Order: sequence, then C-alpha cells, then structure tokens
Amino acid sequence: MTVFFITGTDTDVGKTVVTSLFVSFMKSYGYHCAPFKPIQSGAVQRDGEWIAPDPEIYQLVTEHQEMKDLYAYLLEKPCSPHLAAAHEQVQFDFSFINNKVNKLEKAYDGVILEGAGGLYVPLIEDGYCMIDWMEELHVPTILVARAGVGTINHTVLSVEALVRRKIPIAGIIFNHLHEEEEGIVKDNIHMVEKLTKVPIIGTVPYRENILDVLADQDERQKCYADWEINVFREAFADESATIA
Ligand SMILES: Nc1ncnc2c1ncn2[C@@H]1O[C@H](COP(=O)(O)OP(=O)(O)OP(=O)(O)O)[C@@H](O)[C@H]1O
Ligand SMILES: C[C@H](N)[C@H](N)CCCCCC(=O)O
Ligand SMILES: [Mg+2]
Repeated sequence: MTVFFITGTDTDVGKTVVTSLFVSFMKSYGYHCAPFKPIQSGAVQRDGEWIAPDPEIYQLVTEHQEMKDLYAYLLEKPCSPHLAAAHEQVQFDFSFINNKVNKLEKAYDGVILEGAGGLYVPLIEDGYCMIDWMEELHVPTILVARAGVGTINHTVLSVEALVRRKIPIAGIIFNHLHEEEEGIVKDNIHMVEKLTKVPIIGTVPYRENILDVLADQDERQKCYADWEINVFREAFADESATIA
C-alpha cells in the first residue's frame, strides 16, 4: 500500500489542513487513505484527557479511525519534538511508529504521514532531524508551502534539501493562510515551478472558517478543485512507496 509524507516549509503552513483535504480528495477518486501524525508536540488537555490537535482535525474527515490510531507519540510542550521529548524523558522508538503505519497500510489504500514543522526539525537531541527520517522512509513527499510573499525562498530551499537527499517529491501545494494578492501568488507559483521543476499539485484557498470547511464535504471539494490527481496516481503505482 502507498505511504505519502506531508511536510512543509515551516510549522503552521497548513500541513494538517492539507492532510485532511488530501484524505477527502483521494476518497473522491476511490482511494481510502488514513491520516497519521507520528509525532505530535503541543498536546492539549481537555476534560482530563490529552488530545492531539492535528489528529483531532483529521477526525473532521475520517470517521473510521479512533484518536489512538491517529498518532504514535503525544507530547505536551508546543515546541520542537526533540525538546518536547526531552522534557518528558521520552525516546522515540521508530520501529513502534513503523509498526503502527504498517497496520494502517494493511487496512487502507494509502497512509498519509504528517511531519512536525519543516524539514530540519530535530527529533532527537543528537541532531537526527525530520529530513533524516524522511530519507530513510523514502516515500513520495508532498511539500506544503505558503502562497504569499516569502514563499519562493522557503519553498526552493526545502526542495533543494529534499533533492539532495534523493527524497521523492510528488509535488507542492500552495496554501493561502491569508487573503493574498493573486497576481503575486500566481507569480510565486510560476517562479517556484521554474526554479525547482517540481510539479505544482494545486492550491488551497484562504477560508476564515477553515475547520467548518473541513467538516463539510462540498466545501472541502471547493478547496481542492484545482488539484492534479495524476501526480498521486503515479505515486500509487509506485511499488516502493511503502515502509513495510
Ligand atoms: N487555507 C487556510 N485558511 C485559513 N486558515 C488556515 C488555512 N490553512 C491553515 N490555516 C490555519 O493556520 C493554522 C496552521 O495550520 P495547520 O495546523 O494545518 O499547520 P501545520 O503546518 O499542520 O502546523 P504544525 O507544524 O503544527 O503541524 C491553523 O490555525 C489553521 O486552522
Ligand atoms: C508545536 C508546533 N505546532 C509543531 N507541532 C512543532 C513545530 C516544531 C518547529 C521546530 C523549529 O523549526 O523551530
Ligand atoms: Mg499539523
């Protein structure tokens, strides 16, 4: 079964929103995919229960998975995973994570792994970063980038880092975190495509009520109206896109 990795040019660029939309987008083409957040920092306590913020948003689009099956590690401190883990004396066991992903691979057509923050986010205090793990996983990667001013530099740098590690890049999705000047967004997309030669999968519009949008099938569909399915079909056909 196919595993995709959703990374971003930064934290808070919209990886969770895109992961949730991606699950719905693939379902509209008949592919049942499971979202999964291997390492979640910034857990919140509600009614005495620890909640993983990103999987809580996934549940707006996936009614089949219980919260405990949507993540592997849940850490309280809202910071880099290496620091949040050190704060709680937690050591990540990557075979534990891989086993949870493998279980999902057997039950679904695809698994959508969401990273934490961007590429050079330390997972371990010795400096082992998200990109090092992604290099080991070697699965098709979707890069989520801001649509507005400042994105060209961040996106090209992220692509350069992925290419240097030979991490397969399925494509880039530009997310409107604010209302942007569309002429600038259009040129941002054009320049990133020119500088990176990486396929642009599509965009996500700014929606003030984005969580309500994610909870509504018709509204979700409007968000991925310009997404290119063939990019994903190719990745689904790639036998090596698995961590089994
Ligand atoms: N298209 C959008 N329109 C409006 N708000 C958005 C949009 N995309 C993301 N947001 C908001 O921006 C914030 C960050 O989005 P999100 O949580 O998806 O980022 P992230 O990259 O997953 O962050 P993290 O690194 O913590 O996982 C959230 O409050 C989210 O609701
Ligand atoms: C807490 C935050 N929302 C994410 N879960 C983790 C972001 C780590 C960013 C590390 C860094 O780039 O400085
Ligand atoms: Mg997220």
